[in-house]
Amino acid sequence: MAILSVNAGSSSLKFSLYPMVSGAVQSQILSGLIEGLEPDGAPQMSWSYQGQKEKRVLNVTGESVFAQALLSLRDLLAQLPGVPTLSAVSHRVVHGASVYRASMLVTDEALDQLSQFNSLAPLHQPHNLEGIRAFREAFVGIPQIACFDTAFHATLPEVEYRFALPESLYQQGLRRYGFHGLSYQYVMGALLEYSDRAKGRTLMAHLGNGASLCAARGGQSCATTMGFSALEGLMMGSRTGSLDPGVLLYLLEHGWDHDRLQKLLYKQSGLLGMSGISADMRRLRADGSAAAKLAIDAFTYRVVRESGALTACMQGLDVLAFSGGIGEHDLTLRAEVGQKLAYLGVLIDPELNARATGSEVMAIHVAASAVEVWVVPTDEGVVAAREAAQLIAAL
Ligand SMILES: Nc1ncnc2c1ncn2[C@@H]1O[C@H](COP(=O)(O)OP(=O)(O)O)[C@@H](O)[C@H]1O
Ligand SMILES: CC(=O)OP(=O)(O)O
Ligand SMILES: [Mg+2]
Repeated sequence: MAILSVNAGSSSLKFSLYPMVSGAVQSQILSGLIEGLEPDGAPQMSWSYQGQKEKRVLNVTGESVFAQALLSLRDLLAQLPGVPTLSAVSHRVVHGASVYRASMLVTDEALDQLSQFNSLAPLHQPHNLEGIRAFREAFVGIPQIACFDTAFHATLPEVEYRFALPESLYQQGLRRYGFHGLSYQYVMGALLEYSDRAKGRTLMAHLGNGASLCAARGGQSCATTMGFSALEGLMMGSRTGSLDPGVLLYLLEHGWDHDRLQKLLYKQSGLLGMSGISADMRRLRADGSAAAKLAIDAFTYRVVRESGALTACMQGLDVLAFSGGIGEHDLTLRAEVGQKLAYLGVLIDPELNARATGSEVMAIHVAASAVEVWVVPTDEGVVAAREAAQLIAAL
């Protein structure tokens, strides 16, 4: 038997397959990506199975490209030699709000309730749920499990999760939730395995297309930079991060409507908006223009600034960890953040830093560093698979 983990985004779907032996999740044997599902996109599926990489153009068109693409995935699973039978599909779902604090078997009722959180994460939630609906049709009879990005932050203290808003608005659900929980669960687990000090005050940086920081004490989230939606906190690929709400009032007064503001906040800002070039850190590093440099400097600056804030919440720092596409691969960013956190006792070894390429968990601090610094390649898929394994064992 095996568990398929999926992460459905706006135009792509990432998947990975984990065999199970005696109920325990093993290393993944298949990972892949279906992309180009946006209108006018060029749908294709690429995958790596037992070390072999392949790619297939998907001949899917019309309204239901997503559902059709899933049928291609189902065919692929049937065609590849030695693929175990699926016992569950486990989905990353970005928003569980206050209602869903733990992973769960998806029911019709839950799908309805989860869709009420669509506007809290418009870039993610509708696609996550569309993914679940399509999988339920394409993989009939196989349990579909939802794992929430918000769940890891169920331990946030009230002073952290409450906004300075009237109680009645809090009762309506206006509070901070935190995101990237599957990633933080993975990174925290890895750190606890590798380092005794991770039980203390740990700061995790998930720096990918979306980016956030999480402070954990005793392995539990106690502060995080993302709040009510996936907009708060750090600057991101195309999202603003924290922004003076006065800017929104100003734009509203100047005739901007909801859709235009949403597009600005989620899709036209961040590295892309500031540079006018790209949301991708690799392109900005290669570009070398003043605009690209400013965007990178502002991104780095915000990581440093918020790291200070979260360290203050924990009253000190024992372990710092980098993950996500930028955190795992961009050694210049790690070096600069390290230098600027030297006042906290962070001392990164340049050679170890250069050797950490995101393929394995690695410590990159010098022996004399007061703070341990780690690079942890994150794996949201395996966390979702482990959650599903636990749930189906109890069915
Ligand atoms: N070698 C690299 N150097 C710098 N940045 C990188 C590198 N590889 C990936 N990235 C950054 O990571 C981002 C993707 O991060 P990832 O965590 O994979 O994204 P997602 O949020 O889609 O899961 C890219 O947009 C790019 O900015
Ligand atoms: C919550 C979030 O921002 O997710 P991602 O980084 O996948 O966009
Ligand atoms: Mg991500």
